[in-house]
Amino acid sequence: MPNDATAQPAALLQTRALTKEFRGFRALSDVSLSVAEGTVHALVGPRGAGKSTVLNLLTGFLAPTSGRILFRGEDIAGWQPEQIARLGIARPLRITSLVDQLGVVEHIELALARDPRLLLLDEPTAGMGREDVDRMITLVSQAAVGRAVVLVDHNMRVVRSLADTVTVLQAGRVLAEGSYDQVRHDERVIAAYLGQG
Ligand SMILES: Nc1ncnc2c1ncn2[C@@H]1O[C@H](COP(=O)(O)OP(=O)(O)OP(=O)(O)O)[C@@H](O)[C@H]1O
Repeated sequence: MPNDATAQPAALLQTRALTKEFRGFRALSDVSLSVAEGTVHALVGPRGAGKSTVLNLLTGFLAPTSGRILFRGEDIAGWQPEQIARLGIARPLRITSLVDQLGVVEHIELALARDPRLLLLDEPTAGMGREDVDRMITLVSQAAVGRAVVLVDHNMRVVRSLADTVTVLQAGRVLAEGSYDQVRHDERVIAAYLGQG
């Protein structure tokens, strides 16, 4: 197919019908995501929606019950965490140190992978004050350049500032996907959050 100016950037990571059951309980059902290089892809949703389960499947900490995880086109579903880390999928353990003077890349080199291509950030701004949140937003946007970031964060200011794409999960399923402005006006999304009380 010929390239044109409207072509989507290449997907670094895709999941296809990703499903995870815990002793018969379906925590995740048929979740298909596409994360393009150079972008921040946020996963949001009410408590128990399955966000952490997605991250745990992407790192290999959990194995999927079914479905595929394609990283640069290679199916890595069920791979061991060390193999996945060697591919350049990094989930920094101490997110707060991202804010330190070391900077994102050096910190991640210390933690995990020499040349991380995909960063998985699980609530990087949890417990932070406004100034540190602002610094984190800057660092994450810098870190996404030439890589990709999957971000879980309950702070909607962070999601709005950073996310190129937002996927809303509810009860293990994709409820909505689009830009922040698209999903925030989606009636199903509003209802899902209201239902949380
Ligand atoms: N190891 C496990 N064994 C059994 N059930 C689990 C396990 N891990 C997660 N679950 C269940 O799977 C569902 C999704 O959980 P998950 O932690 O992925 O949600 P989440 O969206 O990250 O929630 P939160 O915003 O509260 O962190 C929940 O119902 C949770 O209780």
